[in-house]
Amino acid sequence: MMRWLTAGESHGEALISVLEGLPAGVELTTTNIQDALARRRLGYGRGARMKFEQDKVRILGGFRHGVSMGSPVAIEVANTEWPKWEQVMSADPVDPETLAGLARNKPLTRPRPGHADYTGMQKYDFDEARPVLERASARETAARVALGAVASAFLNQLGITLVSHTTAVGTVSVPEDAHLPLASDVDALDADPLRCFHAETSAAMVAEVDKAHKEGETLGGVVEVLVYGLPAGLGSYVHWDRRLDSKLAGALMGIQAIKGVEVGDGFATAARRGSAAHDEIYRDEQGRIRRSSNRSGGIEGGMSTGETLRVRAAMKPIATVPRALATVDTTSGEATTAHHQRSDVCAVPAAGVVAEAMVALVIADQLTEKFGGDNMTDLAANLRNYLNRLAYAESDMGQNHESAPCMIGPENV
Ligand SMILES: Cc1cc2nc3c(=O)[nH]c(=O)nc-3n(C[C@H](O)[C@H](O)[C@H](O)COP(=O)(O)O)c2cc1C
Ligand SMILES: C=C(O[C@@H]1CC(C(=O)O)=C[C@@H](OP(=O)(O)O)[C@H]1O)C(=O)O
Repeated sequence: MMRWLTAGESHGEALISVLEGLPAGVELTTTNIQDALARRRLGYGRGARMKFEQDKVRILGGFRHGVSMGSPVAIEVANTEWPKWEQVMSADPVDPETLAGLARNKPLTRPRPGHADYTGMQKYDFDEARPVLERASARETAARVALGAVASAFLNQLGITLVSHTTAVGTVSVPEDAHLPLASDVDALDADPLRCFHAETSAAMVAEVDKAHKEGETLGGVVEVLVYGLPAGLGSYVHWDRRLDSKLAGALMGIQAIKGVEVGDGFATAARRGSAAHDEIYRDEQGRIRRSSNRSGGIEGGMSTGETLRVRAAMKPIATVPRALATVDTTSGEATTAHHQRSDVCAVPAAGVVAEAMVALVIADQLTEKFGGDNMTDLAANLRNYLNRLAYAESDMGQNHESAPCMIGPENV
């Protein structure tokens, strides 16, 4: 079982991520995490902060000489903007006169619609939105992507690969029959302005972002995460909270601004007739049991089927709209417009990278639950044994054997 937590504020000194339950024997370096964070900063439509800020990574625990030790992993992602915010965000008290003279410390009393600002002020008893937005900000997703890089390294070692891509920005979406990217297409995707795998659509998305920017607007969209090489049987049908689809939906909905999740064909399935909604089962020439389509997105009965896992997340448009939305000044009670300094026009490509990280964490957790979480040697052997049993059962079908033998026993290790 894996658990993960993050801490830190958007303009604080650093974000901290902790991952518990990573087996010993996972190979990873600081550069791997740094590369994953660089991917999150990509994407056409991101704001000024992405250009001047860097993510500075330090692995503080859990790894020795590039290999995990089975102990909790701790990662620091430093905010390079910190010097500008040191007094405004200081954990210790700061001289009130100094604070009063800082423009950056001006109380934020014009809460932004679509953000946590106002409800957060009510809930935590603040008279301005700064303490709310500092943690509600999607800056925190950097800490999750750092953890996702660790989970991905673990999965890659077991032959499981992930890729994410943008399928819609505003009203522009990739055609239904467009090819899905493979994990090996990741460099091409990262080189695309919108991390879209369909060149023509990507160009239309760029135009859509430019148009929105010119009109003082913002955009949302849809991202898709694909996982290749998953074994069948992760998750379970026995309880609601053990279902793989429920875990993935929770993890994806937990990303700031995500308002909908689809597994496989998702909402489109609801409009189909039963005969066109499911994936028929057949036996291929090698005697393996397969599905003739993958409308389910590789999950049936809350369990992975062994086909490609496919999940989507819908992101709402960025809430800090330059053409500022109506709000109320919470000091005067007067009608006004929401505060706005800078913001992304569209952060959909970044949300794809974050979604990929969340899916990697959920899959990694489920693998350790099913195959053991102490070390990679045992886990890989358990996985191999399980896959051998499934393969043997399929090859043995129709041969009148009652059950498949254990393939890794004392006699054949
Ligand atoms: C990668 C990423 C970047 C974001 N950048 C911004 C931004 O620059 N400005 C903004 O207003 N919202 C941005 N958001 C969205 C807000 O964080 C989000 O709308 C806000 O937390 C409220 O959404 P919620 O109601 O889903 O929590 C971003 C979200 C993500 C995932
Ligand atoms: C800093 C990041 O994203 C931030 C997410 C965000 C928000 O409201 O969610 C608002 C913006 O921050 P600021 O208000 O300081 O300009 C984004 O830049 C990041 O992704 O690293």
